[in-house]
Amino acid sequence: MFDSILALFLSIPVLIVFVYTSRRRDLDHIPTVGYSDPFLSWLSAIRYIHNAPAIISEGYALYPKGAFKIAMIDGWNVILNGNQYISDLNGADPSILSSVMALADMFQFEATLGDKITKHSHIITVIRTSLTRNINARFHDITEEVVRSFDAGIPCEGEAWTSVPAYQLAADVICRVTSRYLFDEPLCNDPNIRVICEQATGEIFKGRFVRYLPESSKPFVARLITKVHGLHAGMMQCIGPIIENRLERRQLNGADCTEEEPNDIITWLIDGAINAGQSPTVADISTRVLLISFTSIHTTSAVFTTILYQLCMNPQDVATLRDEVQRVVQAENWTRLAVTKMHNLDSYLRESQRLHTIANLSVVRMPLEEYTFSDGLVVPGGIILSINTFSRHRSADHYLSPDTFDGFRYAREGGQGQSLATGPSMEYHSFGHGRSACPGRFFATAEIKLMLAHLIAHYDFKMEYDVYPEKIIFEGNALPNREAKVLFRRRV
Ligand code: HEM
Repeated sequence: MFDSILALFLSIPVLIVFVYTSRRRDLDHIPTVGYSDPFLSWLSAIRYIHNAPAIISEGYALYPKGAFKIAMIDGWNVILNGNQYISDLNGADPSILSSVMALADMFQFEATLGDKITKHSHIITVIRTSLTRNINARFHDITEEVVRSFDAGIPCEGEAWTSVPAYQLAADVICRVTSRYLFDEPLCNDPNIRVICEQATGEIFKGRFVRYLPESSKPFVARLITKVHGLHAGMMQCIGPIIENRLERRQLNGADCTEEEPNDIITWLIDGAINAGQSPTVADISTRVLLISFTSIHTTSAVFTTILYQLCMNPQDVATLRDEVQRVVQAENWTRLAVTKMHNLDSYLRESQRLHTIANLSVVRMPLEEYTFSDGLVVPGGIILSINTFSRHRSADHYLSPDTFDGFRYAREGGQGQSLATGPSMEYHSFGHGRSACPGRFFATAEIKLMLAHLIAHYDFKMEYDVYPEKIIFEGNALPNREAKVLFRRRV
């Protein structure tokens, strides 16, 4: 008994020292929304987990052109409101304001995916070049897989309505379509690959909780609470022999054989590594495939689901979009050009990404050294910065009737001068901004628009209950409800 009281008594100073030293003080010059006292800031940090929109709206109302900070469990997040910050981030050198290091730090990649992924980030070049440039060439495959996957996911009988959990449908279809694009047949039909790709997001995301912990425990805890290492081993088993085979062929035939190589992610990543002066290995390519799955599958599924819910709430918009899809497909068939010409649909996607953006805080950066913004604001290296996307997307300074969902807000006759869903701008940050804007956005929007066009052309759909399903708020993320069901009926 006495021992326990003594231990408690002795642990109090340790706790006080921990609390006071765990929040850095070199951000004291930036105003705080919530408590700034190291002790009380923990209350704000807990509130932030499920109430970020209210907190960051308060910060925007108080400092519309300035910056403020909020407490997270594991440190401060500096949030930028004003236009000048967007211009500064746009012009900043990624080796000073780093998006890769911010992402790696937030999800503790070193403990899950290893440190090579940040040391050699040629994966971004591969996504920007080979992965994006092949969308036209592989569009037929994607279209075939969209049709096949929706047929499997929506088991309609006659004219009866079929009820389907919308998010799961989106994730299944996107996982199949993305796997088809990345691996092509027959590899994409390997169910192990699909399961690994789908699980990668959730498992890598758990790294967010590893960040809460002391440094020395991270590698051990990451193995304990995430399945990333197991998924990596599984991916190596699935694609390892193919990678080895291709590397051997290259060794024998040199660069001469590259023309005959399959047009898939394995070839693109091998080329990407060689072009960056690296030696491609089975382990490294498997890690990068997991990272692509992390960045692509559930982001795209979430965005698709938010639009599907919105369309269910606005049947009159579906009628307008159906006219467009039928007119364009009649002229261009189911091609990439057709999807590009669906200007109303593109506007709908951009508007949905404005009001239902899945990242209320985006353009996340880590200064690798002290950085001074153009208004004189100085931030130290190693912190997390982000843009207040939630508030900027709802600001009357940027939009007329900002709280109204207007799906055709950006649509222009023939698409002339239209602001596109893929185009970051001063008032639209759903794909980030500047040199580190999402490199996968052209593939993601092509995939989402094709899937929506297919549904609009071939199905009637409505919500099970006539309300927009409540979102899941976790820190800066606003994800679509995962339980809500949509009813589908095949059109005759
Ligand atoms: C609709 C789906 C998607 C959304 C909403 C989305 C959103 C974003 C956002 C907001 C960023 C941060 C950009 C910035 O900080 O400026 C980002 C970065 C990134 N995205 Fe996407 N993304 C999507 C799909 C994809 C896909 C399909 C891929 C890969 C094929 C991908 C790969 C990446 C990568 C690698 C980065 C890091 C870029 C860097 O740090 O330089 N994303 N994405």
